[in-house]
Parts: sequence; C-alpha cells; structure tokens
Amino acid sequence: MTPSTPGNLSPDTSSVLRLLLPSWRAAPALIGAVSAATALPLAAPQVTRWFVDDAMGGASIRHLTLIAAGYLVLAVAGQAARTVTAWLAGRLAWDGSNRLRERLTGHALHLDLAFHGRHTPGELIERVDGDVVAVADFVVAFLLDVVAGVLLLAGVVVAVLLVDWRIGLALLAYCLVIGYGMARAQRLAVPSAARSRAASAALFGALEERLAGAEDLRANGAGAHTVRRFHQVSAALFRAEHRDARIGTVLLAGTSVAFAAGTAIMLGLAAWTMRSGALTVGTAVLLLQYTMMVRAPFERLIDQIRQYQAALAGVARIAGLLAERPALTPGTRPLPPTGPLGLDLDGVGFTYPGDDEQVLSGVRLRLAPGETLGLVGRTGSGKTTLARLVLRLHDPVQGAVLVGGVDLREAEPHSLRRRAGVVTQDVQLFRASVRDNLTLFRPSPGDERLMGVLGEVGLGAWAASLPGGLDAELPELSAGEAQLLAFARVFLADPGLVVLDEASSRLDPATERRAEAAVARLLEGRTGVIIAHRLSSLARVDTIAVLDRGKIVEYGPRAHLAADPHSRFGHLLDLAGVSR
Ligand SMILES: Nc1ncnc2c1ncn2[C@@H]1O[C@H](COP(=O)(O)OP(=O)(O)OP(=O)(O)O)[C@@H](O)[C@H]1O
Repeated sequence: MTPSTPGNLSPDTSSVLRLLLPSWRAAPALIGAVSAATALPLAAPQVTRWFVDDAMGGASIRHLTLIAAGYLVLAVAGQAARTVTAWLAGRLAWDGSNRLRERLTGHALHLDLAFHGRHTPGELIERVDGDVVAVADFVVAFLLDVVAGVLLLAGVVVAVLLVDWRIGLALLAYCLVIGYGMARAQRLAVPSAARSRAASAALFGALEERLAGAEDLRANGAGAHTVRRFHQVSAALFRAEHRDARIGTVLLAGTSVAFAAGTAIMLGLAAWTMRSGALTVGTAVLLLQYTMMVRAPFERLIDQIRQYQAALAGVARIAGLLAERPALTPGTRPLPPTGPLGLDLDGVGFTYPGDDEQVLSGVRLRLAPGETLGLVGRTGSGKTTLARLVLRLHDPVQGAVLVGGVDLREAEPHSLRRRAGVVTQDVQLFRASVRDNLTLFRPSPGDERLMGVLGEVGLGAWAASLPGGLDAELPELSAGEAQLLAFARVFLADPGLVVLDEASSRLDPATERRAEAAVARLLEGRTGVIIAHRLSSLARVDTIAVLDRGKIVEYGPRAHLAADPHSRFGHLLDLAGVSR
C-alpha cells in the first residue's frame, strides 16, 4: 500500500466514513451537549461586564456577590457540558472504531495469499490499529474542537457585533485573515503527516517480521546486523516525525504572534471607543474577554488541521485496504457434499504473481476418489506450490485443477474449504482454548465429538488429563502434539480430500509413528496428497509422482515404481535407505 494523500481518495472513502458515523439516535444528546458547551462560555463576559459596570456605579457587596456566584455557576455548567460532550464523543468514536476494526480484520482475512505476500502482518496491524485510532481520535476532536470551536467563534463575532458593529467587523475581518492563513498553512502539514504514518507502518512491518524470525536470526548470529538495519527504519520514522513536529511548532508559534497582535488591536479599538464616550469600562472588559476567547478555539482548530491530515491519510489508506479485492473470483458450483473427492490436474502451469519463473508446467495427474498420492521431489521443485493450487490459494496460469469433478475456478469457496483439508509442518496455534484451537473459532460441535477426534489422532489421554478440559487455555505443545492437533482439526472438518505437506518431517521417530497411525486413520475413505521428504512416510500411498523443476518426471503406482530397478523413485528409496 503506498501512502495516499488526501488528494487521491478512493471511492471507498465514503464507506469508511459511514462506518464511523454515529447512529442518528445519538444525535440529539450530542447536539444538546455541544450547544450547551458553546453557549455557556459565551454568557460569561456579559456577566463580567455587568459586574464591572455595577461595581463602578457603586452597587452593594451583596449584589456584586450574587453576580460573582452567577459567574461561578456558569463556569461550572460550561465545564460540565464540555465533559458530557467529551464523554459522548469518546463513546461514539469507540463504537465507530470498533466497527471499522472488525470490518478491516474480516476483510484482510478474506484476501488471498497474493495480497498477504505483498503486505506484512505488521503493516496490516498499523492499518487496523494506528490508522483506525487516528481516524477515531479525529472524530472525537472534530466534535469537541472543530464543531464546538466554529460555533464559539461565530457566537463571539455575533456578540461583539451586537456591542459595537465597527469593532465586531474588525474582529470578523481579523478572524477571516487568521482562518485563511491557517487554511494555507495546512497544506504544509499534509505530506509530512502522510510520510510519518507511512514510516510508522514500515517500522511496524519490520519489527513484526524480525520478531517472528527471532529464532532463525539468533541461531544464525544475525541479531546485531538486524538491529542495525532496524535502526535505519527507526531513524527514518524519527526524521519523518521530527519534520512533522517542526512544522506543527512553526504553525503554533505563528498563531501565538498573530493572537498577541489581535489582542493589541482590540485593546486599541476599545480605548479609542471609550474615549469617544461610546463604551463603558465594563463593555471594554467584555470586548477584551471575547477577543481572548477567540484564541483557544483557533489553537485547537490548528491542532485539528494536523490531526485531520493524519485522519484523512488514514481514511485513504483504510479505504485502499477495503478496496483490495481477492484476485481469485469465487465460483458458485458446490463440490460433492460427502464422500472422497477425485483430483485432476489438467496440464497445469503456474508462475507466482510478479515473478517470471515458471514454477509448474504441464502437470497432469489423476487421482480417483479415495486414492492417495505421494509427491516427491527436490527442494524448490514445486511440491508446495502444487498443494496451494489444489487448495485454490492461487489459480493456475495454464490448465485447470478439478476437485470432485469441479474446476476450482468455478467452485463455491465455502464448499471447497469444507471439503478440502490441509496440514503443513508449520502448525498455527492460537492463544485460546483447546476447543477454539480445534474448531478454529467456529461454533463448537459438542464435547463428545471433539474428544472423539482427539482420541482418533492419539491425543485422547492428553485431552482427558487437561485440568480445565476443552475450555482450558491450550498449554505449550511439542511439535508432535501440535501436528496431531492439526490432524484433529482436519478430522473434525471431515473433508473428502486431504493434503499433508511435509506434515511429519520435524517429528522424532516415536511421535512420527503416532502421527503415521493418525494419518492412516485420516486417509481412510478420503483422497490424499502426501508431500514428503521422508520417503518412509509414503509406504502406504497408492501412487507416486516425482516432480523435478516444476514438471512431473515420473508417475505411476507406488508398487510398480518401487519394484522397477531403473525408476527414479526406486533410486530415491535406495538413497534414503528405505526398503523398496
Ligand atoms: N510465494 C512465492 N512467491 C514467489 N515464488 C515462490 C513463492 N513460493 C515459492 N516460490 C518459488 O517457487 C518454486 C517452488 O517452490 P515450492 O515451495 O513449491 O517448492 P517445494 O518443492 O515445495 O520445496 P520444499 O521441498 O523446499 O518445500 C521455488 O523456486 C520457490 O522459490
């Protein structure tokens, strides 16, 4: 995702804003609170004028005390109104940002591998968290500072116009000049805010990737080099933030000077009018107070302009993420709902997006329902890629993959996910209950069924010994136990086609035997594709395909190939010391 500037908002921007907008039911309370927070401070200078003029006219202490008490009530009520507005705005922003987070998370999870290959999880976290927070913060600030600030400014100008139209006009002209100057200055802040958010996304991306790879980095002694590179990314963020802050400081200093000048002008005007006898001292104090009241909303507005830029850049990036569409268009044909599924690869060729290298070419395979295939080949020969095509994580660029007789391009995605299961050597475990780790957060089918599948894969005793049962948080698992848990997940889904990608390559011999038993049960009555470097795990498959640089160079019944003294598979068995 390239950083977007407010100038190139995508059409999805309106859908982002719609998700953030509060419901209409909240509007009356919010309008009431904002109006009170604006009107009450406006009344304060009127009370001061009253006090000063009456004091100069020789009013009693009791009378003056009552006016002072009234002033206090106004101040407390004004603060209360601001507090209620802040609370309401905060709640609405939280509601909106939670809606937006959910939507973004769901959307990102639905995008396919090609997208996730281009964007690191850290970058997406920055989108779902950093950008959403920037946008939500702005919604609160907009209600509190922008709407309330503009209303207050308008109120001040009207109040001063009512006192003396000439001074009122001067104040209006002054506000317009300040407003125009700030609108011009905002352009300075736009690119720097966008750059600093992009640098922050890069930092999160780098951090997430390095932490995920901590084991490998440490094992290879690359820690110090990684930190040095990380320093460069941090330095880029520092430069971007520093520049952004510098622009903010300059803008703020500029406004301070402009306000001091404004107050001086107003004092001069009030003194001139007083000398001509048109104003009382109390009214002069009132004018001064109103003039000083202009400063706070303007300062908050200038701050908001900067937040507005960050929010707008955030909205643009969020909209960009929401506009991402899966590269694979979903079909509508459901796969056969029960029983083992046949698999056909019909002249399949594949190249990864953005890559020229042909990873698979002219691959033809046919697996009858219930048959099992062992896929072997050197590292990089394309085995995992082939498995990805069978699960439709990518579409082939030539030929077609058919599962249960349905071309995967036409297959209905939910039925494919339900009917085809996969276990890879990297089992993803979640910090969640055993139940959630088994069902992957789907509605649970009931303890009996869950205990049943755990028993099938040889984890029955382990599950029975868990103190909190299936609802206990998943304890630390060994690689073998994790693998068995992954088999249990597939059992639970009861698919008609199972792909096992190097599923037992990291296990010790004892655990491997348990895993093999689980695999044998898993493949009963199902079609299976087993990708293995360890040829011993292919003892029971029906057919073998040998891949070499993306092409099938040998294909046939396992027994025939093993018995053939000239076959590649036989040669590989000999090399691995596995009996034919
Ligand atoms: N996401 C990807 N983007 C671009 N190229 C890729 C991607 N994944 C794999 N490749 C390339 O495709 C080729 C085949 O890789 P693949 O992982 O399918 O081989 P493999 O036979 O499963 O290897 P191994 O036995 O090491 O797992 C390799 O050249 C690899 O660099």
